[in-house]
Amino acid sequence: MYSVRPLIEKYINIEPEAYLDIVIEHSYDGIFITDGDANTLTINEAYERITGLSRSEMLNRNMRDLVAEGYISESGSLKAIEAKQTISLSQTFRTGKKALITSKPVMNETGDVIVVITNVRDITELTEVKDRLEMQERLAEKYLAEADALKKQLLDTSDLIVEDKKMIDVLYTAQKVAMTDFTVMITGESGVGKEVLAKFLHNNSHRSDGNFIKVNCGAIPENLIESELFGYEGGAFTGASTGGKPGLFEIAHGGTIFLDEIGELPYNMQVKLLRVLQEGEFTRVGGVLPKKTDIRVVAATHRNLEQMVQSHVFREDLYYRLNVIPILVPPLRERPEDILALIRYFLEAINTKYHWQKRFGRDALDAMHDYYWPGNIRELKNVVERVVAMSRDDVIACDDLPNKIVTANRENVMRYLTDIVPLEEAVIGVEEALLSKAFEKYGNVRGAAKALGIDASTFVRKRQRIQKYRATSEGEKASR
Ligand SMILES: Nc1ncnc2c1ncn2[C@@H]1O[C@H](COP(=O)(O)OP(=O)(O)OP(=O)(O)O)[C@@H](O)[C@H]1O
Repeated sequence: MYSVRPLIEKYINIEPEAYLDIVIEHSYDGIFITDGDANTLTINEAYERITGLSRSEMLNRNMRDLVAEGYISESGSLKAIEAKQTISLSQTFRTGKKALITSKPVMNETGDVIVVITNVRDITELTEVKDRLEMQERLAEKYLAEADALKKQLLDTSDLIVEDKKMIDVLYTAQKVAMTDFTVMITGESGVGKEVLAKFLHNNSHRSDGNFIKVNCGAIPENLIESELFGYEGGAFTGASTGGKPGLFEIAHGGTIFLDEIGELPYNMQVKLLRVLQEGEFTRVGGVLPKKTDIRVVAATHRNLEQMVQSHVFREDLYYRLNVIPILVPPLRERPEDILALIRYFLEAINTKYHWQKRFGRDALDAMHDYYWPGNIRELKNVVERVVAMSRDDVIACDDLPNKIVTANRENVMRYLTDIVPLEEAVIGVEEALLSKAFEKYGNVRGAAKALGIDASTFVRKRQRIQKYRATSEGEKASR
């Protein structure tokens, strides 16, 4: 047998027996040793900590008695002695801790068990993590099933086309809050479907029999906005009708009011809107008595309201009042599954209307799928309608598509090689093209990253960097 004695004598100035005690006593796992007849010989500190059983209770006792007296439910040592082989079992102790017990018998030359060494490993934390993981998996399964059911229901009952997981998530949230009266703030680029989502909220609410009133806050002239929203009393101003007129908040009573482009609401009107939200009442222009209104408010904007709050063009109190349930509708380019489904949907609608049988060829479909769609669904719908109407053949080819769609990706990458463009833009552009090509081909980050010779976290980091870069340069363009 291997002996540690020479090394102990060489390196440590203690007796080998003391060395053994130190090792046993300070082992992180519990150690428990019996003789061949299951009489307890040694217990370390970790064993006491894990099991809650003290040396005074356990030492110099026989395991059979300890089991009979209920100190422990079963004994690994006894089993190991009986089977003459290593036994593993899991046990929960009075401390509430769960442990993995491994009892190993040590035999002499004649095959008799002389001692049994038992290791006791605390697996409470491990078990908890495993339980948590299992619970998360069960939740994920439940969520997927609900999302599927939701999708089915949606496809059956509305004109909303939703295939992409990102958008299913959005609808899932929307459906959950639809039945409440919480104010919802929908954000997202222009043409992504914010209004469609607001209607979805209304149609799925208990207010669906009431009115859905859309107000485009950016389209009403500033001097008319108050009377449009809150109405006016007869003779309130020159030209006002004598009987007065109800405003949109009055008409929306019992229903939903959709405040589109809320970021365009003039500052002085913001405080009046805040009053409606806080107190559920408003006063007509020229009126004295406040009127109560029971409405659900859904607001939308493509602008960065937080930034507007910081630069004091949008009231902070109103922002928080509106932003109770924020829902971000992702741009079309981040919902690749939706692109194809929407193309099919818009195409089908025209084919049905005109009894045509047109369809997109593979290359044309690829080009549409790869395009950046800055105008989102509105632009996509427009392009499909135009292209289908204009194409001479039943199969729509790349030649039938607007030039910008066919050449956008290729031209951009070529431009980086032929023109002098800022290096950062060129690097981002080429990386973007490669990342999206690889992702499309492999359908997941891991596969795409592997094909590009980078690891998955680098892939994700690069993609985030590209998105940030695009968002910043879009923002700069918009503010120019
Ligand atoms: N999921 C969808 N399925 C089918 N059509 C959709 C979907 N989302 C949007 N659309 C259509 O796309 C067009 C633009 O949608 P919508 O007006 O809701 O966008 P928006 O984000 O409110 O735009 P804006 O910011 O300009 O107000 C509409 O014609 C709408 O019907």
